[in-house]
Amino acid sequence: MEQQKLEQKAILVGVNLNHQEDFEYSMEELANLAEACDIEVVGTLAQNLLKINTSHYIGTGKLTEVRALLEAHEGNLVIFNDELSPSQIRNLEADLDCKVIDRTVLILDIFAQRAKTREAQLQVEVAQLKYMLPRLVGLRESLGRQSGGVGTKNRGAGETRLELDRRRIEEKITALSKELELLVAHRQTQRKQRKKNELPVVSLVGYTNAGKSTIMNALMELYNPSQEKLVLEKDMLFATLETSVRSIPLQDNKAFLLTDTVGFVSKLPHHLIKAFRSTLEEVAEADLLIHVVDYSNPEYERLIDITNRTLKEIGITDIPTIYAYNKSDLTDQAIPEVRGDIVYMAAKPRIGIQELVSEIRSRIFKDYVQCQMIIPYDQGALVSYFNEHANVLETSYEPEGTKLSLECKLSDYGKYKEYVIEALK
Ligand SMILES: Nc1nc2c(ncn2[C@@H]2O[C@H](COP(=O)(O)OP(=O)(O)OP(=O)(O)O)[C@@H](O)[C@H]2O)c(=O)[nH]1
Ligand SMILES: [Mg+2]
Repeated sequence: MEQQKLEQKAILVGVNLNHQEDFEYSMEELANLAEACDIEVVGTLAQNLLKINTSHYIGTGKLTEVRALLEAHEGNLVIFNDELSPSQIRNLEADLDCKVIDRTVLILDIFAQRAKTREAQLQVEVAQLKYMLPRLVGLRESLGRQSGGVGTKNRGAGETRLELDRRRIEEKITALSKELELLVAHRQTQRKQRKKNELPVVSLVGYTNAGKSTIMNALMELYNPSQEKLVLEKDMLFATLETSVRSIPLQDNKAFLLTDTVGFVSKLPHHLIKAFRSTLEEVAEADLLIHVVDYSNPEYERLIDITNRTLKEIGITDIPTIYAYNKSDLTDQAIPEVRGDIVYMAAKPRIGIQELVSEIRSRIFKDYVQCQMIIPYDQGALVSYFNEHANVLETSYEPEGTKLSLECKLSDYGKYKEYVIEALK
């Protein structure tokens, strides 16, 4: 199997439709995706078009060039930069006499290789089957062509077979989706419970391989080392496919939940985004996003755009955001440095972690107030509550009750206003 994979030699083909300015980068990205699938890229072809060629996606002249490149490099695979229609794949494979896949298949393959949890596996499989379903027609026609039959009888047999395959796949999608729903329901319950704790949620988002998981681990190391719950950080595309939530307890009884999740890439397949909706819901409910950027990548601004576009696509538009310009150790930028919403840092050598946390703090603990309260002695439970959930600066015992100088959530301040004797801030 592995042997077979290593022998894949591919020509990449892209169409720059209406002069998209991020076209060059998307081809580079396609090469990285191919590499992540152990495919050797032996040639690249691009074509500027104002309109896609409906039957073959590219023009006839380009098709000849692809054929020549395949021959020259003994290629056995052609990868298109966009999702192809079933008939385009069929026509291309017939004319090039070679396997043709698109960007979507590549991304789905990588996801399938990386999926470790049952939830991620189910999500990827559902997306793969949904991609396959409309493409079964092509399968039937190529079968028909192979057997050389064009008679009604043959076609009838093909159709029955197609219907059977289709039904089988639809049934499988239904069964897998059901299993997935159960898992998702379980996670939603967990999320609701967490919500009850009213801890603010901070989500790491960003382009794949930017260093999200490394930042998560750096924060765990600093604030929650007792829990051996580090996440996988690795130099590869889509190392993380599942959402992990960790509690980050700070010194003054404040805490937040930190979420690490799947990274983005441009043109993430639609089915995949849909299948991963439940995973991304965690991000949608965050109080603050940390947009992690690989600042050592000369194209980092493009990567920011891609992430923002993907966030928009999944309906996330108005969550306050801090930018973590990570991997700054590989640049000339002095670190650590904070400029507005940007923290220049390097998670791997642990530079700028404190600065990042202090930016997080100033945003998620905005609604904290300092005050003094006197809590009657028959309300002992409330004193314990504040000792656990607020930053108690001083405690003394007065005839009327326990006197606390504390910093607490605005909501708690409102709730227990009757005990407040002095609001400081
Ligand atoms: N030089 C340098 N490398 C870093 C830094 N932060 C992370 N890395 C490396 O970058 C690679 C990717 O890091 P991850 O934390 O796995 O990235 P991610 O954003 O979680 O990636 P995905 O889960 O694949 O989306 C790893 O090899 C890290 O060691 C940094 O500040 N400097
Ligand atoms: Mg990761």
